[in-house]
Amino acid sequence: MARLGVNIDHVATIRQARRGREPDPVWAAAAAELGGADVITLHLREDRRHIQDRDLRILRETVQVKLNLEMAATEEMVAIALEVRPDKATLVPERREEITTEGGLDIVGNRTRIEETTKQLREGGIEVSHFIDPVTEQVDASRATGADAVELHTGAYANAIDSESIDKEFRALVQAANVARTLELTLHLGHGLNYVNTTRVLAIPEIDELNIGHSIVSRAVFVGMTQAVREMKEIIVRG
Ligand SMILES: CC(=O)[C@@H](O)[C@H](O)COP(=O)(O)O
Ligand SMILES: NCC(=O)COP(=O)(O)O
Repeated sequence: MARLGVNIDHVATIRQARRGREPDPVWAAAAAELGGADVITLHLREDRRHIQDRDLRILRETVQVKLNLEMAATEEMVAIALEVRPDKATLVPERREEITTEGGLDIVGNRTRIEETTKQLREGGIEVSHFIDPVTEQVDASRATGADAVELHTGAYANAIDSESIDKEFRALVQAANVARTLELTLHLGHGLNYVNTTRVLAIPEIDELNIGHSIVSRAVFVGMTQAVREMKEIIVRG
């Protein structure tokens, strides 16, 4: 059964709306764990639009499950990761102007930098995942640059409107997952998954982890974080 990584970024988005102290992502992580989160995921962006350095440092001390740091492949973020030592690091692309992560990391076009970053993190005892589009060439390049895992970007599938497009994007995920499995990469999926579109994704064999954030935080606004996570876990358990 797939593990559930709960991304708490957007708890911090609400806090940053007033640049205040609440809601605290540290509280959110504990509540998510009480609901059954297997991993706590957070994205320390270069522009610090939501998660702050303080959040990461405290969460390293308080999180009882695995801690997954999403980060750009930059010297600044590598230094922070090697100091804080999350259990996992997921290399993601960043563009200041983006509203949210738009596409996967282009491993093929940035092999040297990604390989070096991946090596540095792994030598620091951190498991490395690459957040990539569900494209065979990117999966191959992730394996070739030393990744332990790939996280297939499910945004195109999640944002598809008509059934034909949804089916097309789903097939791309299935194909990329098959390549990842053949290359013995640990398989994660994430971005835009919610309480409606997750069930179909679970039909993909041997998914190790789903990373879900915005939808869980959105539901938590109404039912609380523990209950929102519990409801997503129930979906995963039902399969
Ligand atoms: C990589 C990914 O899809 C998300 O986990 C990422 O965190 C999105 O960035 P925002 O959280 O800033 O939307
Ligand atoms: N890497 C995907 C993630 O952590 C959560 O993405 P989203 O559910 O907030 O879109």
